[in-house]
Amino acid sequence: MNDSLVIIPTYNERENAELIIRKVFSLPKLFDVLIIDDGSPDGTADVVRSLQHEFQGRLHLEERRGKLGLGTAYIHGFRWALRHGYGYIFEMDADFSHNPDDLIRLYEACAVEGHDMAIGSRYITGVNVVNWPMDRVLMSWFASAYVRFVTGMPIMDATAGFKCYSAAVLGTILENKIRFVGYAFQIEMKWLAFKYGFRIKEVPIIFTDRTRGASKMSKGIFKEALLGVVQMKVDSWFRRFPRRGETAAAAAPATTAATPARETR
Ligand SMILES: Nc1nc2c(ncn2[C@@H]2O[C@H](COP(=O)(O)OP(=O)(O)O[C@H]3O[C@H](CO)[C@@H](O)[C@H](O)[C@@H]3O)[C@@H](O)[C@H]2O)c(=O)[nH]1
Repeated sequence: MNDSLVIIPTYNERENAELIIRKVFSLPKLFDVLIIDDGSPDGTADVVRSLQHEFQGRLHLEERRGKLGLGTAYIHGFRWALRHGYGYIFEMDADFSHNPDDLIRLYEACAVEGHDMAIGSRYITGVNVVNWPMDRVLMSWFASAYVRFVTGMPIMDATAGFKCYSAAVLGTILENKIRFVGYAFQIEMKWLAFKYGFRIKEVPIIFTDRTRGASKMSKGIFKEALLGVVQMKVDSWFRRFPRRGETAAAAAPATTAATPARETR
């Protein structure tokens, strides 16, 4: 077993599954892989199963009965990772919009530089998105600006889905009930890490739209985020977050003071 686990949620990713798995296993650093498949009708899980013998002990598959949402898929994967003792846990899409080579940069930001969470960020150095339609780029960029405005959290890519967490961050965050089931869960995870005072780094990446399969983005996902972010902020007024390294009993009152965007701690 390696110290690092890459969690890849899949829904109808048959065309990408084998390619992305082989790519991760070809990297110079060793990563294990956990696929969380939501009963993909295209048989994605069959593809993964057919590779498990070749990558015995390194390629894991968790299957759920239906499409239950990106957020809950990751939560399922995080709990699995913590039970199995991984030190660094990654989120990555199956479709190569996140370049697997960047896993190593995210790992180094945490394991070498000592950050608690590293975010593969499209907006920390301009707008680094390739081949997305303009309306999708604008929606994504304004979504991050909206989150910064409502919450005061100084993160340029609030909806980013390419991340490395230390096990300590996940252990702490998952003591909370995660409210979002869709992509907005990405915002909530960063928000909680920020409120607990974990050290967050945005690592610049280039996000390239998929060439195989289709996005699962929907209006429902958008709506969940729109009001949910306000609710998330309001809820935080009524609770106290222990700071990183403190026990709940010794906790000082929470602060929302903004810190520089590149490294929030
Ligand atoms: N298990 C599971 N996987 C899912 C589900 N919905 C989506 N996925 C998987 O989650 C990954 C991302 O889904 P896409 O549909 O490819 O996302 P996108 O539109 O390219 O969205 C990207 O941008 C979002 C907004 O910035 C990001 O929040 C998101 O993570 C992603 O990077 C893919 O591997 C996809 O198969 C689900 O309900 N269940």
